[in-house]
Amino acid sequence: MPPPRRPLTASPRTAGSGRSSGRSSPFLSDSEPTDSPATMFYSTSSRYPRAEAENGHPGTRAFSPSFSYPAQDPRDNFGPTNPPLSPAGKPVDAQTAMLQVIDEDQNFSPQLNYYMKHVWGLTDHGFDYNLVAVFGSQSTGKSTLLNRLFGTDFAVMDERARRQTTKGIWMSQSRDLGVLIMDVEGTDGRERGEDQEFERKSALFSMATAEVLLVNMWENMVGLYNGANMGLLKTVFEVNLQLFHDRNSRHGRTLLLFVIRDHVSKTTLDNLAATVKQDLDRLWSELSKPEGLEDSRIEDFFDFSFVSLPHKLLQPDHFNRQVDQLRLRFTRPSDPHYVFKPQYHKMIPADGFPKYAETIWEKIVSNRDLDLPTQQELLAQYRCDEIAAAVFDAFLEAVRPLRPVLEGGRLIDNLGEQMGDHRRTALAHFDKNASRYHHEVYNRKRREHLAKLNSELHLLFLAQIKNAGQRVLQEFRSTLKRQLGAQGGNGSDYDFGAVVRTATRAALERFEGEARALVLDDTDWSYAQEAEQLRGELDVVTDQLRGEELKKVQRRMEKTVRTRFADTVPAVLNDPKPDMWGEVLRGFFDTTDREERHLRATAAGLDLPASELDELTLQAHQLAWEALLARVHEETGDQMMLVRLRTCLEDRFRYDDQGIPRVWQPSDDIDGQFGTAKESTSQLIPLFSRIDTSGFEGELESYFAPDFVVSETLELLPATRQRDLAKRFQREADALYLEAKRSVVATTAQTPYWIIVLLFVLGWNEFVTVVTSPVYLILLVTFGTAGYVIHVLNLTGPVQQAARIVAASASRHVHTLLLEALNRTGGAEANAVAEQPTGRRRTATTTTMGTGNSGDVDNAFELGELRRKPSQRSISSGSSSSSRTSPRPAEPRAQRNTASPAAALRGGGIPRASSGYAGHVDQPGSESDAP
Ligand SMILES: Nc1nc2c(ncn2[C@@H]2O[C@H](COP(=O)(O)OP(=O)(O)OP(=O)(O)O)[C@@H](O)[C@H]2O)c(=O)[nH]1
Repeated sequence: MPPPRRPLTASPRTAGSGRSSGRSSPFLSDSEPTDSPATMFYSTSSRYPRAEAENGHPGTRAFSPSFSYPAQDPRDNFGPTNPPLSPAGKPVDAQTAMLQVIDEDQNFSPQLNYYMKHVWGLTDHGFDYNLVAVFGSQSTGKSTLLNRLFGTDFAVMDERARRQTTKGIWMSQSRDLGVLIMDVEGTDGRERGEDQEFERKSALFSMATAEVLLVNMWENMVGLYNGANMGLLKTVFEVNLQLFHDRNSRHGRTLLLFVIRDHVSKTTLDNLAATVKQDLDRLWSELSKPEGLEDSRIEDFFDFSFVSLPHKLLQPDHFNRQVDQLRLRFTRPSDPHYVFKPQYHKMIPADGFPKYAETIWEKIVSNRDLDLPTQQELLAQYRCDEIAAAVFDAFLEAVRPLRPVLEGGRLIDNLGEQMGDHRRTALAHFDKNASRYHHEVYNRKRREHLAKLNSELHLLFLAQIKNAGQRVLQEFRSTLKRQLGAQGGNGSDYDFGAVVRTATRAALERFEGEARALVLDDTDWSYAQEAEQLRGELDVVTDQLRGEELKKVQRRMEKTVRTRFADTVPAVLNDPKPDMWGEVLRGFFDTTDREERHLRATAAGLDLPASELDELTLQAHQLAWEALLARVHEETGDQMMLVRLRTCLEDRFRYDDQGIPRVWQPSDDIDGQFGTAKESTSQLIPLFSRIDTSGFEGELESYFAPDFVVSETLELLPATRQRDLAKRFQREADALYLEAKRSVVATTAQTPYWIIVLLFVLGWNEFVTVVTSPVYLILLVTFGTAGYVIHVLNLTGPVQQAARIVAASASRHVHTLLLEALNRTGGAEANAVAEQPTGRRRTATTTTMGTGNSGDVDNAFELGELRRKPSQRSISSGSSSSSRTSPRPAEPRAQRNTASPAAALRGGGIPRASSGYAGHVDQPGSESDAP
């Protein structure tokens, strides 16, 4: 977890500079910040007008309130080092640029971080930098030595003024060495007087940060308590014990390099060093040590090194050579006196040094316990959090483009690798900068950082596997459809279960392969739940496809059943028998059972559970039954039933038992035959009115689902429809009856018997004459033969027709001749005839129709029309002939209407003549009806 962020309010000390790090430090001082704004810190009352004028060092420049300091951004650590610019943006010499880290008023410079990063370019150096601090009495040539030794440009005292030059602590970088030099304000200065507070604080600060302490002293001060900086050294030892409690600390040692200046006496350096060392031991022994360190030795914390330099003014060349020799101790690691040994390094990474130094100084100023290990740990936490936050921001920026792709439902190729790369990069950056800090803290923060990265990547992981699941599902659906289609597609000739199992296994393997490739190391990411969800969705798709397959099977079965019923049902119903429905039902069961076997065989390949298969079978039964019902209803429609009844009636009335068409003779019992045929035919209506399931009740009951009440589907013809059908059948039957009667009339046009007897009596003489006369006999034989031939060839009708036409034509011709004769013989009579031609013609016609052959011709035409259109004839002749026949009494008709259809049919009996033509039928022997 990143440290809680402090509100971005500038501290009083940095407010004047117009910048703030904006980040809280867990080891920042919890005391009130010192009231020393930067404007005061960088006061224009600098004491270095020369240096400022000559070198333009920022530390010697007046602070510009308008300066905007770039916010400290750890991400800059990843980028190239900026060119060395002063905070004002002017180029500076990185080696000679100085910074007053702590001013004479004990304020810490907020610009240390900027100098480290942008001027000295050390931020990325990690531990690859060194820090040397120089201690000593005021005006003992410290700055002179540093400038000569490291190429720095610290201010040197003006001999004419002879006053303190170095105030506070200044910092610069050695030329070409990557070493930071701290020029500490000299001790024993008259400006501070007895106030040794700053001396102690600067000693603490130097001990907490520097690897090497240069202790500058004149040779002639060796052996003197005050002159040899013994007071200063006593302070150094005390604060060392305060800072480093662990004598065995790997990085708690410090090198004290004594530089004995103006070594002009004969006393050897060794003797001088021994003297100094004795004084130091004595100092150490007199110190009151903290608990646990009572028996500690000075060597447990310090290493000592001594060097002497000649008089700079008296022996300048020798001085310079010795300084050059001394320089090797700082520049040449192979030098036996090389000073920058690892055990002296305070192990503060360069990028964390500004924060560390600032915090240390704040602790010192506020007189609080300065536990360096704790401070280092806190610094590590702060810096690790800061580094992690910066790295995480960069990481988010890198992975941000991935999100819209995934949110759009698309898949990202090699996302696992990409995520791994992003995570590796982020960890590498974190490791590079944070691994230098306190190891435990670093490891802990690394774990936190890793968890945070993983958490962010997990969102991508989830989105990707969700999209992968959807894609796999789509492909599964299309693959399955394609394979099922390729293998048949009619739901019967392939193993659906095998196809589905193969496709399901492939889909799950693909999903798991995709998901597995996404799982990063060191994560507990799981896709089991998503895999399970996908499995469920695959099952849903499978069920859908299975349902479609089942529908195919059902449709096929339905089609087969319908086709079969379309053949069998009409065949049975068109030959109605008492066991007609039994035959239909047997056909139904046979067909359905056969289809059920096929259905079960197909369903076995669909991996259908037994319960679902049973349910499906019942549905199939119901579908088959409904197909049967549809066919039966179609067959029992009104028109079909009328046709069927008429056909049955015709079969029974017009054909005899051998199936030979009847030719009705007058002697035949037409009425009886008709009544019997109609009676038996009318019995069909109740037979067709309901499907008779006798003998099949139990079988039918178990054949369908319990909620399907088959008995409610059996009725075909409700009572009203039966009555209506009976009426319509009655009319059909009447027409048939009348047609039969007409055929009898046509075949019974013969001479009455009394006429034959009369002709025989009156024509006996003629008969004898003919028989006895050869001529007549020949004529008789001739005409007899012709008549026989006409009879044999059944040409009686045409001959009669021709004879009638000839007779009619002759008659009209005779009439015309007679009228012409009359017109010629009587003018008045003719005029009278001319005045009433219509009436006369009507009279003549009426007379002719009543007595002559022309009336027979008209009747013949009328009969022909009646034969062709019996129904039209019956309907059209009804009104016109009602005057000629007795209408049927209304009461019996009404009674027929209220009776049952069968009774109506039975009660209707033989149709009575209701037309003029029917009147002829009732009196076939009357003369007026004779053809
Ligand atoms: N006798 C002698 N004088 C020196 C030597 N080095 C420098 N000086 C002179 O000593 C004076 C003080 O020199 P600084 O370098 O300013 O001494 P300092 O210790 O830095 O002075 P503060 O910073 O004020 O403490 C100058 O006048 C130097 O010329 C030396 O080796 N021997």
